[in-house]
Amino acid sequence: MANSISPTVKANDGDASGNNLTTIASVPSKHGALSTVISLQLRAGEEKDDSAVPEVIIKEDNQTQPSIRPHNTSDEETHVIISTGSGTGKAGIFYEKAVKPILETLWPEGHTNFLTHRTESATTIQELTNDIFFPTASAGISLRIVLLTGDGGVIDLVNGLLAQPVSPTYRAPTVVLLPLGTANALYHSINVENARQDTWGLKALCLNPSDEAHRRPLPIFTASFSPGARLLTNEARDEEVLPQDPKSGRPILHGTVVASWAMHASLVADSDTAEYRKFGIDRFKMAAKEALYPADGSPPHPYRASVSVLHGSDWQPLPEEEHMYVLATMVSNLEKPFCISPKTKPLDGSLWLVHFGPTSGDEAMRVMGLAYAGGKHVEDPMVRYEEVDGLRIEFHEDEGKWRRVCIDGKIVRVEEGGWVEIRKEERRVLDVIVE
Ligand SMILES: Nc1ncnc2c1ncn2[C@@H]1O[C@H](COP(=O)(O)OP(=O)(O)OP(=O)(O)O)[C@@H](O)[C@H]1O
Repeated sequence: MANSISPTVKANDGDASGNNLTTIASVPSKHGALSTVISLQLRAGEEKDDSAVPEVIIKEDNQTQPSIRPHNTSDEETHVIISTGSGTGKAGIFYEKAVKPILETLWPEGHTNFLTHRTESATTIQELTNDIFFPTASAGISLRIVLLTGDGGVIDLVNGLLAQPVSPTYRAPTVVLLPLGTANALYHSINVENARQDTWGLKALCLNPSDEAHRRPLPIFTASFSPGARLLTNEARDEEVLPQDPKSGRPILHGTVVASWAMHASLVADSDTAEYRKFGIDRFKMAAKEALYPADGSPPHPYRASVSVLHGSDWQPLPEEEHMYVLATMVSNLEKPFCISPKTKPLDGSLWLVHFGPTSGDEAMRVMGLAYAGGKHVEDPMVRYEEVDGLRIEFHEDEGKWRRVCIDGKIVRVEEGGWVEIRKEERRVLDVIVE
């Protein structure tokens, strides 16, 4: 009930110097003017630079009617998570320069009760979820979590919330996604239709989380593995046991973005090092080149497995026993310009398979390059693109590096002769605030 009127947005006003100005909200002024207007400004020339953080401009205004009327206190218990290890490490600055002034303007008194957490390790979000978020949501308390992370923050939250049996009083927390990771697939896929006026999720921050019109359930899938599967951590130097499904006892991991094996999983795994991370989003392309053009001049590896897809309750085997690209996704865009599944609509809960068999490095580059042209790869005769209800891979590889599976950026190595099965998850654990 905090905000009673939907915001009106004057997008991309621009000013005399060519700077790009987007108004995201206006609230009743506390200083005698008609309203206080919150805008984002990108300097001229920075619109196409995804790493350029917009400046938040807060101004008194006598011409603009308030678009929202926040209560003095927020009705939700609000937590802000600043993931210091995400992307190129901008979450802290983004919080200070953009998020904090907006929260102070919207809730001049209430914001002092908001709890801010800075990640100190790769397990901080899991610990917060176990210790605070799950018990609070289970008690039926409204919870808003503002995430300054990449996709990894969401997967940690989802896995933590699904780790324990849900109580009848469970109330799905709402999450505000602020894209501070590298690829930010979920954020870009949710906002694919308003990409021209990118607000870094700050418009969603101003919306009322208890207004059903602005919250959507987050679609989730579950990956179940054969017993020897292990999560690779610390640049694959360590391995960890996965959480277990309480019913089947199988290792499981939940995701919201992508489950993949073969070329996609290998390049995500190979590029997840501190050295590669310095290159931001380019790390994926760099690792792809290394995988597709091995130094000894040999062709790219043909990945061996039996792959089946689920339609309704029928598993249908694919005819090929060798593969290059095997990927199931619940989002349209794996990066802002990389449209992996053009038929996926934001948060529609569909799961799509993208598949092709062994080919040369040049052909693989050509086909995946078409994904940067609005998803045209799915029209290529080489590519199998179909909606599925599940995906199962039974691995026939001797070497562990060819048995690496990617679940939303996390890497799981399956044992020799092992398997992975992906299915849509029905439970509603988290809602996303959408603009
Ligand atoms: N202080 C920290 N020390 C160690 N690890 C951290 C710390 N803060 C965050 N991490 C870890 O860094 C990773 C960041 O993942 P996240 O997905 O948020 O960003 P990203 O990988 O850059 O973006 P994307 O997944 O969108 O490409 C997570 O695994 C998280 O647990």
